[in-house]
Amino acid sequence: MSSKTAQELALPVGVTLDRFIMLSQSAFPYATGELSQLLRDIGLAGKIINREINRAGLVDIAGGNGTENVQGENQQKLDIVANIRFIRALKNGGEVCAILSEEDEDIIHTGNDHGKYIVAMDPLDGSSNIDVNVSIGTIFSIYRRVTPIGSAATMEDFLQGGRKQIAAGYILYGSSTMLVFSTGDDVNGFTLDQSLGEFILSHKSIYSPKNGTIFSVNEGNYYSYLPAVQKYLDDCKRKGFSARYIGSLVGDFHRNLLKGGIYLYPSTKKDPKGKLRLLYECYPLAFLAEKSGGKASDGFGPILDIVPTSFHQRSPIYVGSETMVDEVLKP
Ligand SMILES: O=P(O)(O)OC[C@H]1O[C@](O)(COP(=O)(O)O)[C@@H](O)[C@@H]1O
Ligand SMILES: [Mg+2]
Ligand SMILES: [Mg+2]
Repeated sequence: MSSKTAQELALPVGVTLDRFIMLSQSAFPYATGELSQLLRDIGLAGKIINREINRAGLVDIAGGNGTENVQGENQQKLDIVANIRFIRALKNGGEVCAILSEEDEDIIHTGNDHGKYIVAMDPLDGSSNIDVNVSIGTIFSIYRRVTPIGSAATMEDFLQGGRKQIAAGYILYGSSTMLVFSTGDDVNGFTLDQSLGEFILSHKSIYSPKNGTIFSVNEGNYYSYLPAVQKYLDDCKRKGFSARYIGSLVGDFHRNLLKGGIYLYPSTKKDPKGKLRLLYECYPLAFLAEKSGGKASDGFGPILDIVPTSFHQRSPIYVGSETMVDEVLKP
């Protein structure tokens, strides 16, 4: 959308998401407004899911749903609710022709075949934390479709590769609710003012510290990590770094983005290809990491350079402050 950063556009902290989108778009003469509308639709979906999460314990949407998703994971009721709400908001918005979701095996065609965009999403990230009131999130990745407008989207649209993302972001449902995204330039964060029901620019042009002293990893898997990863973790401890891991990728990523740090989900004996999903977890966060001065690797090269082959493929991931990612990759 905009070829200018929030800084260059002199967009003040405190501006609403709507106004931010409008002003950013005005800096790009050829913008036609569809991506702007799509970002608004995502903001709306975020508010709706935020409301559902806040009252989950009061109404019967806490706990397991008794169903499994394509990954063989037990779906939580809120996984389903978030999935339905997000799909509905994108359908009603009219800009998205198709969606790929962690909770559905195949492409969801929205019926908006004239929509220019496709979205890959993790409707509810950090499912193991849903019922225990720990931060959870939603992750999204946006592409321009490559198949003809008016036709049904196909696999080709979703397997374009991470560098073809035109926007990506997440919504963090934590002590406050935040929407953080980039449309290719800088990364900006908006905090939901619950009383106004508005996302307000609170974190402008976020830049990830080059180095950090926080490492986020499931230490419970320590003995099933490769020796090089074990050595890296031992070094972090010898250096007195802080171990911080809440088990919600969005929450761990967000902390490290602001404070400096690294999140690792390496391959394990149980998940030799890694646990996290390339299209709707690794790619979008790698996009944000790179746009904010950080790095994201699968241990062999940049996450964004991985050529995708299937919708729900997994990848090891090392993401965060540049120096820390370089350190873990050192031979
Ligand atoms: O329990 P583990 O193995 O440490 O895995 C935790 C990781 O898995 C996830 O929960 C996977 O995401 P979902 O909750 O969307 O399936 C991440 O948010 C988190 O970082
Ligand atoms: Mg997830
Ligand atoms: Mg999920």
